[in-house]
Amino acid sequence: MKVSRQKWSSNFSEWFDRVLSEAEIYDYGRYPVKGVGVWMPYGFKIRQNIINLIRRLLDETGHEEVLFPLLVPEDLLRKESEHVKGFEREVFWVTKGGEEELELKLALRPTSEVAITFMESLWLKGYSQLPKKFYQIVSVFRYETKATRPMIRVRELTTFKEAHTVHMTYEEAAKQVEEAVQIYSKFFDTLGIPYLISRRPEWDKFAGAEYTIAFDTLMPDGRALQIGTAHHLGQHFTKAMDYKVTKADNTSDYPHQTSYGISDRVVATVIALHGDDHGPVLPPSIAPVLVVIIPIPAKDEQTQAKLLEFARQINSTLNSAGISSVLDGSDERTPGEKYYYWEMRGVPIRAEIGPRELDNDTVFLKRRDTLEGKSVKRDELVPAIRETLATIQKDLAERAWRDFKERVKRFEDIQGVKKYLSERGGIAEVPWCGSETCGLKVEEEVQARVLGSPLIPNGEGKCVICGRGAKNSLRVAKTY
Ligand SMILES: Nc1ncnc2c1ncn2[C@@H]1O[C@H](COS(=O)(=O)NC(=O)[C@@H](N)CS)[C@@H](O)[C@H]1O
Ligand SMILES: [Zn+2]
Repeated sequence: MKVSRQKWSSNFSEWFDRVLSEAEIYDYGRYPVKGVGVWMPYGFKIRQNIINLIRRLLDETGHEEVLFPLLVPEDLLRKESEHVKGFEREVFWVTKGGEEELELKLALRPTSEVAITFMESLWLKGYSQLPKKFYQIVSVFRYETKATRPMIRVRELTTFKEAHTVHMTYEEAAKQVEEAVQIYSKFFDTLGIPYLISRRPEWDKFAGAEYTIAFDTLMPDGRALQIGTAHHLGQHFTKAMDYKVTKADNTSDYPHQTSYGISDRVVATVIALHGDDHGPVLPPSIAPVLVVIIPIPAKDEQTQAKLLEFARQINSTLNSAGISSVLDGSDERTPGEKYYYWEMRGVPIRAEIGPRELDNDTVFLKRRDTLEGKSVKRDELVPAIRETLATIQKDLAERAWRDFKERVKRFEDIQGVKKYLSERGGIAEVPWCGSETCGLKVEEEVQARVLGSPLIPNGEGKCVICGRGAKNSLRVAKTY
């Protein structure tokens, strides 16, 4: 098949769908249930590396991994009224067991606050057992009625990392939310994903939370995507479930909680944000294959055999140095077709080995992100590759942050916002008096979503709606 370099269609979702299927990452839309996808082997490895990253960050900060039942009984789910109101329309219910109607409906967990708080009330009775930080990485289910999209808006969130913590005081829980923000910042920084951290507005926080801090990024189509959230839950769930802990002075009180979550969306952004018209460009921090070795065929049999032997040695040198590499020695594809095949899989470095390399005892390295190439002497290969991988990792993050920052713009008037968001997309920041009416008015005027306000208030300027002095700024964007 003639290899043609596809121009990255201006239509991001077309590019994304094509990459997921052509790179055999995720099969979406063919399994006969709406809003679910199948992780294929290569995509599963990418997802696994991302999971291991967040697992490491949580384990090294005193979180303990657990695993809770998928089914949540209706009466338990209904305990926290705001929470159940928030999820009422999104819950999948199991109503039958075999031929029998269940007298108590069971929900497929949309998230696990009530399930975990219920067991905490049996496990953690005294203040000396606190604080506790649990997390699990599971599937959760949400009957999304808005347009579903691969990984971005699915009805089965297969990569849902939810952390749940318990504390004696409000302040301690607030500190935990800050730790969660630090952990997520490190996580996204390691993936080279840029983000804006905002406190969600009162009218759009997690159902049952005191407040919500969210991480938003921008997808190539200029729409914002919420990629992580941390919630201070106060005593909402512990009061709703009458869960008290005895304190040092023998009185008892309802503990304070937090929860923070990320999902399959993280995988989507890693693939989408560093991509180009040849496909994804995976950051070395989570790429399943870091180097692909491609032999360039020689004319005569003898040189060809020597060349393959050389390639095999290079492959084992890299793998024994802990650099995951693959030798594509297959002969059903020309080198050009192999280039396309592995670029579509976002492999950070390609190592070409032809007759010239054989003669000079060198390897030709080509970067996936900049397409720059250089010859490296065989005995300097491992340090050269390590250094190139580190440079690619840094450059990917810098490029993504630069693109992101230039799309977050401040406006002093609502017309400017309207124009900006309808033309290019991006995130607009405007001065705001702090009133909900003006906040909702902004959403209505520009037909976009308020993401919230910076954690450190910025009180410059005049409210774009009522003209009063600003108390803080509001960020607005078209969102997924
Ligand atoms: N339908 C969906 N498909 C993919 N990801 C989703 C979907 N709904 C939410 N998410 C992601 O899941 C994250 C956590 O979800 S949440 O509702 O905001 N928060 C919780 O469920 C809390 N219990 C923290 S674990 C969100 O920040 C968002 O990135
Ligand atoms: Zn106002």
